[in-house]
Amino acid sequence: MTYSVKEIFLTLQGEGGQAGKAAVFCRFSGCNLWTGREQDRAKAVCTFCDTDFVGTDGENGGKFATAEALAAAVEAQWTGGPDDRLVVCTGGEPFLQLDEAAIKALHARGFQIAVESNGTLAAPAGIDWICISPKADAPVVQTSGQELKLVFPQDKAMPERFAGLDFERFYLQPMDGPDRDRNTQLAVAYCLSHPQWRLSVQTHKYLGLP
Ligand SMILES: C[S@@+](CC[C@H](N)C(=O)[O-])C[C@H]1O[C@@H](n2cnc3c(N)ncnc32)[C@H](O)[C@@H]1O
Ligand SMILES: Nc1nc2[nH]cc(C(=O)O)c2c(=O)[nH]1
Ligand code: SF4
Ligand SMILES: [Mg+2]
Repeated sequence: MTYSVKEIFLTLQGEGGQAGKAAVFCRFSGCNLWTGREQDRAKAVCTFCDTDFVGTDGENGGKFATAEALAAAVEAQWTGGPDDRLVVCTGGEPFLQLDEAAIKALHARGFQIAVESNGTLAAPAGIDWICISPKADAPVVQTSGQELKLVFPQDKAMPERFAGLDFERFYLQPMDGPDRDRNTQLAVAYCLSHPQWRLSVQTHKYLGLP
């Protein structure tokens, strides 16, 4: 299959339980909860997205005809050695495109594979680190993984709704936008009184990293 990728870049994972870890980010184009066009945002299922995932025109983006070509483009960004390799597959919605062939090709090049997904599609087998970030108006199909990372606050998606799912860790990530500081304080307060939940700060945004 052909993979449409917005951008591929090396940075530190900024969020969640692997924050601070060097990783190649592979941002797949397209999402099932928003077209990515500003004129469609208000009527989208997911309205608060902080990301441009439209097209293939970003850094090292493009259409990759094979899983091998995609894995080679990911590996080309890695500046470390053969150990501790990590790729974070995100988007857009990575489960629209990430398949067994891509997983096999990335593993063959020594990468541990993490994903950032909205949870509306089932994960293919073989992923090493599944992060699911539910959206209020979208049913969660992928109900297990390493971390559940809820953007907070969302009307109709209170943490209680997800606290019983089969994840190793539970994070609240303050919704970025005009109310980020207030949302951060609300998330801190919730974590203090509900210690199952940890705060996930988007550290890359404070550090000026991509
Ligand atoms: C851009 S999404 C791509 C992956 C997938 N579509 C998803 O939603 O999980 C990557 C991460 O950023 C989070 N995110 C998106 N917009 C955000 C915002 N305005 N504030 C905080 N986190 C946000 C998502 O919830 C998700 O955890
Ligand atoms: N540094 C960095 N960490 C991230 N963690 C999740 C991200 C995403 O957009 O999926 C992201 C991102 O865009 N940049
Ligand atoms: S589901 Fe993820 S990529 Fe899609 S619009 Fe929402 S935050 Fe953005
Ligand atoms: Mg991001």
